[in-house]
Amino acid sequence: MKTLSKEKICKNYINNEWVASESQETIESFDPARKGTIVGYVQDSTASDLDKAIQSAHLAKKTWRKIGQAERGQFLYKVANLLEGKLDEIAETMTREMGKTLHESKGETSRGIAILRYYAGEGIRKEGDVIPSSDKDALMFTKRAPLGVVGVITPWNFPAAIPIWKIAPALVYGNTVVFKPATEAAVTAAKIVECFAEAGLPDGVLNFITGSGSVIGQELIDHPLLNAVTFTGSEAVGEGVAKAATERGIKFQLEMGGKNPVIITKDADIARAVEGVISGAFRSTGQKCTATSRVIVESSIYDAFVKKLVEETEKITVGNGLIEGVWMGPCASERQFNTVREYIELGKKEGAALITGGKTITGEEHEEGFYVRPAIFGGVKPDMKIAQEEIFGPVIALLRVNDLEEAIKVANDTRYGLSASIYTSNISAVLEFIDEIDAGLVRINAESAGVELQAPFGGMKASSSGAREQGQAAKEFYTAIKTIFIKG
Ligand SMILES: NC(=O)C1=CN([C@@H]2O[C@H](COP(=O)(O)OP(=O)(O)OC[C@H]3O[C@@H](n4cnc5c(N)ncnc54)[C@H](OP(=O)(O)O)[C@@H]3O)[C@@H](O)[C@H]2O)C=CC1
Ligand SMILES: O=C(O)CCC(=O)C(=O)O
Repeated sequence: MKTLSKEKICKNYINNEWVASESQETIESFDPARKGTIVGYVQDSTASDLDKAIQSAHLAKKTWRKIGQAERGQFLYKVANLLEGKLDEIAETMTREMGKTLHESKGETSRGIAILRYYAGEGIRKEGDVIPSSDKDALMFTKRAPLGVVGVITPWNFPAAIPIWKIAPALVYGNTVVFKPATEAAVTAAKIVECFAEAGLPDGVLNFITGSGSVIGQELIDHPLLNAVTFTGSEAVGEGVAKAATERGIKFQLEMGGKNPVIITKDADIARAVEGVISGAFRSTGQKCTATSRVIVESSIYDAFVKKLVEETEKITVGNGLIEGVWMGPCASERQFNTVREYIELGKKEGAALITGGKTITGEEHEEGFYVRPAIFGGVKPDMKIAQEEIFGPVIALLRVNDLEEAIKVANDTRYGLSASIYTSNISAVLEFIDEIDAGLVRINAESAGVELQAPFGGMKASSSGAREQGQAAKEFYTAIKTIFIKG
């Protein structure tokens, strides 16, 4: 039976109007904690809706560019204030739509506000440099120019932070945007777009369109009026985005998977390492591209570390993220839930030992949700699939090694390179790790997840296209440099 609770029909936002899709069809968004409950409906858009969104962003390009960076920054301050006023409502919607705990949702929404204020501040920061010319009578300088219409395609795991860390810099540097959120978190995304709409952006500057990724997302990346695309999500879709963008010669940015390692050396503070591993692996139900998924432990402390890790993991409370005291919410969807369960079965078949967790939770309040106990596999070999493939769920693979050299070799033995961490008290180990690890985020005595909005974010190898997001790095992606030479 489907229960409709606090349902909302979200429309597309095109050329500053909330409009229904031409299809007259909507898609339901379900609560993963209570699978019969619909959180809201979003538009099942068509290629023609998408075309209108892009045309409107295209028409708005010149006006928005000419408004100037300082005024564009002022709009973002307004959006930040509006979002702050709706923090509780948006956080609750996020928890109901994709399952992370209310505490996590509030933290993420607050982060969105801070990101908006950071990029609002860019409004009055420099947009170029003066460079001495070899001609003493000339003035030479650089000026940043926007790219034009940017397509923003986002996943469901950070429904506020990821859209905002893409849209805010795109806008402040003078681009117009067509935003296509993940269908599984599109009701939350609509609420974020409402804040941009209420801030009074000029017509067509930000357009929001929902619908199937394979239809709307694909049309977006293939549209001839698109000037750049930024994407976070799976590797399979990311490859398609890169291919389409390369064929048309437009700029693209991809953030994809991770299989993030944490190394624990023999002199590490075990209690601290356990705390960091649990938070990195199981917060957000392990559904972060920066989540800890491989823990590589030096042999001499392996048993002591695992004992403490298992003890602490077994204390984790799993349930509906709206309930106070629940530490870990459900998997975000039935599809994620099934993927996690399949990997747990695969791990057992591959010969790893399931030390704790991995079981579906049933009974009473858990009956209706996609709940699984956080799982730890011991005896994992580097070439097993559970040590190589991104699971995107609350599953740790433990690998035992003899020394730091072997630990780094095992850590690098994956196609991914997003985040990596080491717990150690040995400064030489720290220096060695910084130099030798293949990862975009290198963390010492800190969990693998933990992204700061003012610093570059992105990975190596198959994790990313290389163009970093956030902080000042965003400017590199969302602008092109003009070198100007003036002679009187
Ligand atoms: N790096 C990360 O942060 C993330 C990684 N993942 C990984 O990906 C796996 C699958 O998750 P999933 O949500 O399916 O990720 P996807 O890559 O399918 O979805 C990400 C975004 O891309 C859209 N999309 C889907 N197909 C296309 C297409 N052909 N062209 C353009 N856009 C498209 C989706 O729309 P729609 O939602 O409508 O399908 C969504 O907005 C996870 O299990 C995880 O391993 C997932 C999310 C985030
Ligand atoms: O760890 C974070 O805060 C962000 C991670 C991320 O970008 C992702 O999971 O997609």
